[in-house]
Amino acid sequence: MNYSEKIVQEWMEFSCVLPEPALVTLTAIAEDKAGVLADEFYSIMLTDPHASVYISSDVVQSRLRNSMKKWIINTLTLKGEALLGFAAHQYEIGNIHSRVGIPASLVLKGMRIITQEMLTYIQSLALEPQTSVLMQKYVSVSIQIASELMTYAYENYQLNEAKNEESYRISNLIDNPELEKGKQQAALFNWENGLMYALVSRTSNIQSYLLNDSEFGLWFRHKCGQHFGNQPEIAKIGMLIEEIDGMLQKTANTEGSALEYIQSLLSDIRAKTMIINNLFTSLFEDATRLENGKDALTKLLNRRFMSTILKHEVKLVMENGRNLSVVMLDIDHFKKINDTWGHSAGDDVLRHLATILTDNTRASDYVFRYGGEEFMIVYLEYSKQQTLNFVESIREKIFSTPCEMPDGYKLQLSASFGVSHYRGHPDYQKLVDEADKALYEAKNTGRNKVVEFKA
Ligand SMILES: Nc1nc2c(ncn2[C@@H]2O[C@H](COP(=O)(O)OP(=O)(O)OP(=O)(O)O)[C@@H](O)[C@H]2O)c(=O)[nH]1
Repeated sequence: MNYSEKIVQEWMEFSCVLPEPALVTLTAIAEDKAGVLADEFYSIMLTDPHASVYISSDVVQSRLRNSMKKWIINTLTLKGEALLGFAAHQYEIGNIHSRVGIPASLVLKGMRIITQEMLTYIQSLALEPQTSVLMQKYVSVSIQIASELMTYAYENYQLNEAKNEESYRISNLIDNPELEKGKQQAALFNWENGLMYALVSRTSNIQSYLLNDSEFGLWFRHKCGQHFGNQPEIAKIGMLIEEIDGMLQKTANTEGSALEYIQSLLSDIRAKTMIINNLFTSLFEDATRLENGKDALTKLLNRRFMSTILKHEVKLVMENGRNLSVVMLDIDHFKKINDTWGHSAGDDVLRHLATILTDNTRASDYVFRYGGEEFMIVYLEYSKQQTLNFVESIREKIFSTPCEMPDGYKLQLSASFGVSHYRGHPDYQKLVDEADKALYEAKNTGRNKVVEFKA
């Protein structure tokens, strides 16, 4: 059970402590007071200059006010199993606050005010003292648990963001990843060759060939961790180095060893070295891909930086009131292209498509490689109709510009598109999800088409 599941469990247990008649009274109070409390909550949010940018529009306010009203009622009245879905929702709210950039401290302040107002109101009612105390405790703890879940999600989200930014920074610290990669690969193979020779010539001093003490081992120990942070490959390479050195230490002296023994030792070590080399290459591929935030294959923007960019653009749109559209597109039947022509030809198709996208968007628009054969375009300040026209022309361009395969065959391509437009919601993820839904519909209704998300 993870941390948030534990909180939910505790919440479910706690929610059953209030006797039924008291819960009925509390429900009536919550329903009666929720509107006023929601207004209070948003008046606090609006005092923060950063948060107010996101929540000052009428559309947002009326929508958020309703959600807040429901939140207050649900937090104070749901019990037992009924809390499960609602608890998960708290986690999502925390993520939204984090994405949108509403400070957690401000949300907690809002929660405190709601709690205080509720307690004052309950105290003013002519309730039996024990019921009143129980009810007050129930209100405080319930709001606190919901806040705890939100804050937990908020912190996790921020932590991941910080990690992304950190890896971006680190990747830019490596001056020339290609050169560094070549140098260290050569060092690894030098060590392997030296060891092979030593083993075959039955050297008496295998201890001086430990991988940890080699040039590669030293570089790995001192520099690799710093360059690549907590990437999983680092731990795996570290383990393999220990395993290889463990085997060498056990062998110690090969002067009298049988040829079969040496051969099997060599083949084990060779297998492990190959794995180290693959892991090491993939580390560097990531580093190269991260260079300047670009995807190495297509040179488009890397998806990892989508949140930083979209957060910024949504904020601008909220300030200037212009349009922002997100387009998700996916090459049709791409798997078949890979299966028929091979992975490397598939890569050529991806580059071909990336060129079409770059050539047919303005420098101010953003084009991301979103996943394998999925791309995302962020259009800024076009009207909705203009956006649709541009997307349609890109669809036609892809369909009418075949990609040349290795044997000269001209392969006709098509792609499906989902489009969503900014409608006042401060969370950029909503735009991405809506574009994704529209893309799903385009795929399911024939492909090679543009579908606009309809709310
Ligand atoms: N060549 C190449 N292939 C990739 C890359 N990334 C992902 N793929 C492949 O892209 C294919 C995607 O296949 P699917 O998700 O089934 O989609 P599809 O075949 O395009 O089918 P539809 O999207 O439904 O039209 C998989 O076979 C992946 O292996 C890459 O960087 N290069």
